[in-house]
Amino acid sequence: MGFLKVEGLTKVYDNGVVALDNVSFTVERGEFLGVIGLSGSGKSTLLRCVNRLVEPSSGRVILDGIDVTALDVPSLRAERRRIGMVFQHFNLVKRKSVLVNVLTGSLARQGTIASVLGSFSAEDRAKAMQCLEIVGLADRARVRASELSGGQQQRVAIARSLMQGPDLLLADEPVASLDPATSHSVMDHLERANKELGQTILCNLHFLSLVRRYTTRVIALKGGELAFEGRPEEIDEDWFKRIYGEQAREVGIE
Ligand SMILES: Nc1ncnc2c1ncn2[C@@H]1O[C@H](COP(=O)(O)OP(=O)(O)OP(=O)(O)O)[C@@H](O)[C@H]1O
Repeated sequence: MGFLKVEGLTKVYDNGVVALDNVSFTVERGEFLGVIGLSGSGKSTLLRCVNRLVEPSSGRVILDGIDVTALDVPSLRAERRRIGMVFQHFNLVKRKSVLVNVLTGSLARQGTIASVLGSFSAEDRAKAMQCLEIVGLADRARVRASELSGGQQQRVAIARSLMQGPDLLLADEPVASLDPATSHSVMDHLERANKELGQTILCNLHFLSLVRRYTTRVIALKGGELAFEGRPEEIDEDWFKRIYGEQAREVGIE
């Protein structure tokens, strides 16, 4: 049991900041796990340790029985093909077209180096167009990524992740810079990836209303330590204050 097992994960940055302190939790296949906590509580560090964009100082990350923390570089690269990532700042190649950005999701899958459109197969191009249709951006395929709005860019990032077809998707504050309507549209796409494609999702979120609406389970970090683990509806006022502090007030996104 346990598709993703995080065991005693600790990250101490070079400057001495303890960003994660002995964090352990398990995620089952198909869960949509929300990760919450104050700014600086370690949420991004946690997501980045799962695919070793940040190297953990100690502890283990076990994905589907494979100890990710013990892999050498080539094996890690192969394993990362199963792990998608959607970042807060979109992480697109801005001067490339929307379609090419989505196609790079297939590079993660195939491990090939192809930087020009011509080197992608017709099959891949058709699939990339399908992924763009899912996020409602097929008509923008030829436009440069830099010409899209923030919300559209985030949807391109999701299309790229659909193209990759990961087993595990790490979404690091995917709606942090988006308006409420666009936030819901992006979250709806993540929900479909979860429910219809069976992707297991770990998603950092600032708004509890989104956590309640979209996630199946939640963990909270406080000062790098695990402060809560449970269902979204269990986060009552008491828990809210324990996670965010006595002075905190909930602000929503409708
Ligand atoms: N590269 C780094 N070098 C040194 N310290 C870092 C680095 N990255 C993050 N930190 C520190 O580690 C702690 C956790 O940061 P992290 O970005 O994981 O928090 P977060 O919960 O994702 O915050 P936010 O919600 O603001 O994005 C913070 O104190 C931060 O200053």
